[in-house]
Amino acid sequence: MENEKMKKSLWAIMKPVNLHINSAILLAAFSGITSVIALTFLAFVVSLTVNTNTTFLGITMDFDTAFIYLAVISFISFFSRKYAFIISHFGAFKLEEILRTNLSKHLAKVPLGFITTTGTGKLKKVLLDDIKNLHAFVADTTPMIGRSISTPIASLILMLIIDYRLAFASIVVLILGVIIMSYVMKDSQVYRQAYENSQSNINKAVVEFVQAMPIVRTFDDGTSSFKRYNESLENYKTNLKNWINETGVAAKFAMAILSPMPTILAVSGIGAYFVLNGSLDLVSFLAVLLIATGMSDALMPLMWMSNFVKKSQAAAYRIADISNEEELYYSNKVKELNSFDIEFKNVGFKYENRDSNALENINFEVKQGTKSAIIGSSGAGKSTIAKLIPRFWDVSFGEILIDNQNIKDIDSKTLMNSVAFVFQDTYLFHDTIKNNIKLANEKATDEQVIQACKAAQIHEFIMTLPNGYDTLVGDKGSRLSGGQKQRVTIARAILRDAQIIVLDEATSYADAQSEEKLIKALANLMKNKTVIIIAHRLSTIKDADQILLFEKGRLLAKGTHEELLKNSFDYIDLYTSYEKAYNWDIDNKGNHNDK
Ligand SMILES: Nc1ncnc2c1ncn2[C@@H]1O[C@H](COP(=O)(O)OP(=O)(O)OP(=O)(O)O)[C@@H](O)[C@H]1O
Repeated sequence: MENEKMKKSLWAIMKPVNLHINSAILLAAFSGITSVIALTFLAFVVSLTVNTNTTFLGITMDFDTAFIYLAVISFISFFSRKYAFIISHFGAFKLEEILRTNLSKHLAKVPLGFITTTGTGKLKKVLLDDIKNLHAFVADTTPMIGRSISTPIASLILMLIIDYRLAFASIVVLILGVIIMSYVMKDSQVYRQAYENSQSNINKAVVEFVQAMPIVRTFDDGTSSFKRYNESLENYKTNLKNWINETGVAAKFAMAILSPMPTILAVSGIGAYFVLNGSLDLVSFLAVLLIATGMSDALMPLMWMSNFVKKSQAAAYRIADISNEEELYYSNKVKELNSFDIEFKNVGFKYENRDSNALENINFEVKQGTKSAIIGSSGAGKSTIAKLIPRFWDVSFGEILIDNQNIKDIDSKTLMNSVAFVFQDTYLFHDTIKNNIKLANEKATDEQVIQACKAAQIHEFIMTLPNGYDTLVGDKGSRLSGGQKQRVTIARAILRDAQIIVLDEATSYADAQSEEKLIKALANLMKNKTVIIIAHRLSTIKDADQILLFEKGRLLAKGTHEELLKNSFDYIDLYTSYEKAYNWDIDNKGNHNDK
């Protein structure tokens, strides 16, 4: 079933370049047929040098004419083969371009949650390696397919016409060769599979090792964390050794059997006998010998082609897997929002890979210009609520409304411009600080960028950098501290000036001084906006116009601090634990600024 799907994926993905592929296969097949005919003429020409009165298949020809035929047909065969490859290479480039463009466009439209869950490593592998694999398949393999099929068939037909006895002899040798080869190669298939699996594991282990390095190195000097990588490397070495040992002998043996040599031996031995007893003329003998040699030669690529086809099928399957991810649907009915009231109406949500719902029957409203604090224990569903607003995922049940419009009906640009999403996992491009901030608004002037940075409490720091705003931030912002990156992201959001701010207040990087800056930056970001904040600070919770208390995907209570203190035991419990943590924080930091 899986195999069937893989096959379908390969041909479906290559559909846009079907014309190239079919033309390449046909031209290569034609070149295969003409090369067999050329070999026949070669036999004719050679015989004419010995005996000028040679007649072959009832045809009489002088040497010059036969030679001209040989030259012209060889020429046609050579050029049709060459053009088959040119066409297949054009097709391969076209396919690569189409796939990259379509996949990139598609990725821009699938839910962002799909991208974060799939992981950039896997997406990168598909976009780069798998597409490259398909390129190689179309460019090199498709002409081979045409030639490897047409040459043996044409050879066989011609040999049967020339002398059926020799035709049978060479077929018997070939069939024996294929049977012995498949028997010998039987085990190597298992070793090859093991080798490929361990190769894929090693790739995963390397990526994991490098990505996890900053965290892993905080646990030890790298020795134990290196173990997983080392294990997969050892595994890879063992499998590679096994495969080479096994296939080394088997493949050489198989190649020897399928090489032209056994056919030449059989055909020349039997043919010589027929020539001596007068039942075969020299030109026919020579022609069959040449054709049979060419036939086994043409079969050789089929040996490795099946591996190549399987690899390409797997690549196509992974590409199809991503292409099949449903795109977010935007009806684009609503181009403009007049108010920024938000409403969750009977919202339920289930992650695809989970059995239970992450959110169940959630109902609340956030009025324009107010601040709602989301609180709850870990796994309560706070981030999920936040991510549903900019449509990282779409709700499974119910609807989310902004300005009384279902967010699915709001034009994507309008929604993006209306909602700024500020979370911990900040992404900075390997570019200047200025360009990283201007990502929020390409048209912003330098002055606007500076104002946003001042409001985000990061301007002073930027001015201490060697090139100020033109300093490169390093790969993924590696030259900035966590708190600085966070404030750059806030500057970005301030510059965007969206009316709705969805943010996670978490301050995992903050020391007392940078926390103070962060609080100021967030206050500036939230000024006069409609805010939904995953709150971690007591002051934020107390100051919120509305507190939304979540537990296990349900909204347990909503109201102001005072209201909830009066009528929600769950809130009192949680609030008490927050207060304890807060007092602990003050004891430990001594200079806490929270109110
Ligand atoms: N991408 C995902 N795929 C599958 N399940 C997920 C995914 N993200 C979150 N979940 C699950 O959904 C539930 C709610 O998670 P969510 O991240 O919204 O909780 P949270 O309240 O924000 O927790 P925390 O405070 O620890 O960040 C949890 O059970 C979590 O395991």
